[in-house]
Amino acid sequence: MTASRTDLPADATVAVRHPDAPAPGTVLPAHYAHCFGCGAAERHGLHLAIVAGEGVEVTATFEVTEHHQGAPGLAHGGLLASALDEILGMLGHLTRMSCVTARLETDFRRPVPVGSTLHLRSRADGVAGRKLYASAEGRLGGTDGPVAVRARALFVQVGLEHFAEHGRPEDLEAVARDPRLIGVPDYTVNP
Ligand SMILES: CCCCCCCCCCCCCCCC(=O)SCCNC(=O)CCNC(=O)[C@H](O)C(C)(C)COP(=O)(O)OP(=O)(O)OC[C@H]1O[C@@H](n2cnc3c(N)ncnc32)[C@H](O)[C@@H]1OP(=O)(O)O
Repeated sequence: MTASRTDLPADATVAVRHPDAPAPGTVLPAHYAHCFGCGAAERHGLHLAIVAGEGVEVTATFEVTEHHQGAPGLAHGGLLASALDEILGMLGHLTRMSCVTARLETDFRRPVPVGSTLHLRSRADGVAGRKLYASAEGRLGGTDGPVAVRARALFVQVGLEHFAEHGRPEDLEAVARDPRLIGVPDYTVNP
């Protein structure tokens, strides 16, 4: 079988939880108030409340509503991938790496009906230089329920300049006026 671009490379090391990472059980702050995945200020967002687990692992629950449909009464696959992307990206809170998604591979195993609760979990699988390898799953109805969606991802660590260079100026200016819009510590500057 051909190796996937999200397979752990031979030189990968175990991802380490930062000593200042929030304690297990802590609801992690949104990394950006207008983030579609976790931001409270984003009216149309998923509003995921993501909780730090043990090691480098986080969890969340996602209530699937009529606003998330792709087919009648069923969740849209791209939206489910967004929820997985978000919970994977939040692992950076625990490693203190500010990472962006470079690759996201998603398997859709079961349809997800409107009205269901997806129990999301992600974990870091390893680190190689700037690359963080991680995986996630969403289970229907409970933490032991059947797997409906699963993902493997590669995140790449970036500096603040990534956001400063590429972000829309008016949104960057809003952050400069109100730094509380960003909910992550300054770990890209002071790792
Ligand atoms: C002022 C405001 C502050 C705000 C503070 C907020 C902080 C907290 C933000 C958290 C946010 C999370 C939110 C949820 C997660 C998103 O949704 S993030 C948004 C979606 N993702 C993106 O927009 C990323 C777009 N892509 C890029 O910008 C660039 O391609 C990347 C990913 C930064 C990589 O570019 P690069 O830095 O030039 O690095 P590059 O040398 O190309 O690649 C580095 C390594 O990764 C490998 N690689 C890169 N892409 C791939 C790929 N697709 N497949 C396989 N390998 C790859 C390369 O082969 C290379 O490997 P090595 O040679 O080191 O072995």
